[in-house]
Amino acid sequence: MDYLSDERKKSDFDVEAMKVAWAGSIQEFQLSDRMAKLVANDPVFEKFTRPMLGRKELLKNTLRKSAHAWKLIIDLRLSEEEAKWLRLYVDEPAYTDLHWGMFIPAIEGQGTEEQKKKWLPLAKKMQIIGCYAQTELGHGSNVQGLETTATFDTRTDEFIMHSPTLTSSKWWPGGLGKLSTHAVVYARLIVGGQFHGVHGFIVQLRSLEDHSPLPGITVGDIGLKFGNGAYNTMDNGVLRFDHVRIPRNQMLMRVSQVTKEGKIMQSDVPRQLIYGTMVYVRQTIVADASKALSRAVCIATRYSAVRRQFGSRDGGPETQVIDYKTQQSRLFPLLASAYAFRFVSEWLKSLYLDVKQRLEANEFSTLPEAHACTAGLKSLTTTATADGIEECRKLCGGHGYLVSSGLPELFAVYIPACTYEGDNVVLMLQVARFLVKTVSELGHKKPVGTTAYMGRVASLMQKNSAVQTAEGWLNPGAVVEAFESRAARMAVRCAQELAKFGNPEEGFAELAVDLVEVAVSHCQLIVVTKFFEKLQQDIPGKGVKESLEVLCYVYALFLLHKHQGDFLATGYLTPKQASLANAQLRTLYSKVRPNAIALVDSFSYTDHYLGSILGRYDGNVYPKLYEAAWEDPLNDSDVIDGFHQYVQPILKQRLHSAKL
Ligand SMILES: CCCCCCCCCCCCCCCCCCCC(=O)SCCNC(=O)CCNC(=O)[C@H](O)C(C)(C)COP(=O)(O)OP(=O)(O)OC[C@H]1O[C@@H](n2cnc3c(N)ncnc32)[C@H](O)[C@@H]1OP(=O)(O)O
Ligand SMILES: Cc1cc2nc3c(=O)[nH]c(=O)nc-3n(C[C@H](O)[C@H](O)[C@H](O)COP(=O)(O)OP(=O)(O)OC[C@H]3O[C@@H](n4cnc5c(N)ncnc54)[C@H](O)[C@@H]3O)c2cc1C
Repeated sequence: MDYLSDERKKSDFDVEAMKVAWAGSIQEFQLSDRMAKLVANDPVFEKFTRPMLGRKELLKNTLRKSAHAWKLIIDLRLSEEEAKWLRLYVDEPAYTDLHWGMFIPAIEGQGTEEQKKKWLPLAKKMQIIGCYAQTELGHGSNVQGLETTATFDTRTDEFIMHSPTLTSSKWWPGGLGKLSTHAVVYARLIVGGQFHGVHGFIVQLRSLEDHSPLPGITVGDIGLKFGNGAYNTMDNGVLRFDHVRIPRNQMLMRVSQVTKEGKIMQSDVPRQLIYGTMVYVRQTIVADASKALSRAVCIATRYSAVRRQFGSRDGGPETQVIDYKTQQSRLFPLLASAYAFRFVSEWLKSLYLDVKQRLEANEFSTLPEAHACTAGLKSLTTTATADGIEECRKLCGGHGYLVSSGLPELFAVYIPACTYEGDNVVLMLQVARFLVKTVSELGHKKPVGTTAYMGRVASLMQKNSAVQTAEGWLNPGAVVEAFESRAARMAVRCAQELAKFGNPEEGFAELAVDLVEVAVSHCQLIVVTKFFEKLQQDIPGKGVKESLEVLCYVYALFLLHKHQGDFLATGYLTPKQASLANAQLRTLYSKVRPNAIALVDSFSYTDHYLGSILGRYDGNVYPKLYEAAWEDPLNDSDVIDGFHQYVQPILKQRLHSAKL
């Protein structure tokens, strides 16, 4: 029985076509769909018992799933794209993520041709397992502050890897704790007693025979992390070197080379390329944000249509909680954000692929913008997603707190995304630096790409919003101009404040809070713009484009409402115009309402991937919640272990004293 069938009948767009729009193309949809079903129908990938497992069982279970996934990849000859979808739907962080997601890309991006030829075939056949060992106990954000040393010894043509202090211990790398045989280790290069910056080195950590740590290496897991199950399927590790020697050719030498004689040769490649793997991963994290948020929103939307509270008339049914305006005002902006993040990630991927191609041809001019966009959008989307998952939990009331809702585990596994691959505030400060530089160069350099609007700063500073009615906000030009003006005015105002400081670094530190707000406003502008640009494309299917248009306005006007202080303070909007935007937002929520279930069905998630009783496709929530409670191990017996030992004596004592 489909308890949501009436809801599904209300929608006015073609869901199958929306699934394609969400996936990006029919090919991508079919590929994703095939992998989702493959995983959902395979008992090895069962995940409901995960939160009940102890750490050792949990990790072993992950190893079993990873081995099974690898077997499927080989046996079914899956392409790299198919393998990525498979990994997504298996839905369990594993050491293989860092091997494929960071170790291999680090060698691809920073290795010489010779190094790639030697290491990539071994890694791609998984004959070695690698991780990305950058962060230390004492430093994560400040990469230049890393303390591990790689000292060149001209006599033996080797580097000596060493951990000189406790705080230099590598700390956090995923896959390092128990599984990696190798790592790309980031360390201070020392040649002839001089420090030459931080570089990557391929270091073997464990024996390929018996997996024991090699001499001079101390390695282990850093311990249990937030939440049951969740990220504890990953062996984040600690690593120390005691004068471990590696051959000279294991330094990744695309950026700088060290010769046999101990000379440092700089290539034309900028030093920042050493950070290139992070640019790649940040881009993938933006795509993952839309997946995590859409998953939470799918659960909260379906449950909000099933759940009823208050409002019964003459004994009739109570009101579905999705019909409360307050519920809509919390849920629908998240639904719109999931779509917005999906489309901005699509754009970011194309920007990244373009930069990658240029880098391969030694053309580096677009790297700063790629860095600013990946850093800023990673920060913006992961913050909104982490907050959004928690909001979805609250939108599901008490039942959202049950593990069987799927939301606690999703939250626990997701929140480190705000920290890993760059703390979100630190990353926004990078965007701010980029914007301040752009503003300072306006007189002699035409801004391009996502900062092109800064080239129109004079007019953006003068012109105020012309919107006169609520309908007036349904105009891409009016909305984009509002976001451009806000970002440009905030940037210019900050630049003026910065100019008052004699020392720019001192000014940057003092104004950091305002600078982060500027960076956020710039990143929101990118997301809004890319959503409107997506709508310019041919999007087939009855009502699909129209529904996306509604979501685009919901996303933009929700932000405008939330940050109306900025829009008003910069003088671009009047209070009346801000309140017209809010009135329009209410109308838009009414347009989303009949399509809400169809819009989350369009994510095409299987019940296996959602992992949620509240989010079941058929809406059969209460019987399944009731059934699941009886499956809890506590309900194996009526009288629990420990009762006779610890509780009964107390009860007896009370009975005894009652008699007295
Ligand atoms: C068969 C197939 C199977 C397929 C399976 C597929 C599986 C794939 C799975 C993929 C999923 C991957 C899952 C990942 C899970 C997450 C794991 C998390 C891993 C980590 O966390 S790794 C560690 C990350 N660490 C950080 O992010 C540290 C943050 N800090 C920094 O980035 C920098 O240090 C900082 C803060 C940016 C720099 O500070 P500062 O010291 O001021 O800077 P510098 O002096 O060093 O440089 C300034 C200069 O450089 C520019 N810059 C900075 N960063 C970059 C960059 N990344 N790119 C380009 N340029 C950069 C900066 O703008 C400055 O430029 P100027 O022109 O102003 O000088
Ligand atoms: C689950 C998980 C997996 C990880 N996997 C890996 C991995 O595989 N490989 C790896 O190398 N690392 C990994 N990391 C480490 C991760 O990259 C770092 O934790 C991250 O970069 C943040 O650095 P930090 O811990 O030094 O934070 P800190 O920089 O110490 O942050 C602490 C606080 O200080 C603030 N702060 C720091 N600097 C500034 C500044 N300049 N201005 C203003 N505020 C500032 C931050 O905003 C934050 O509030 C992982 C971390 C986690 C949680």
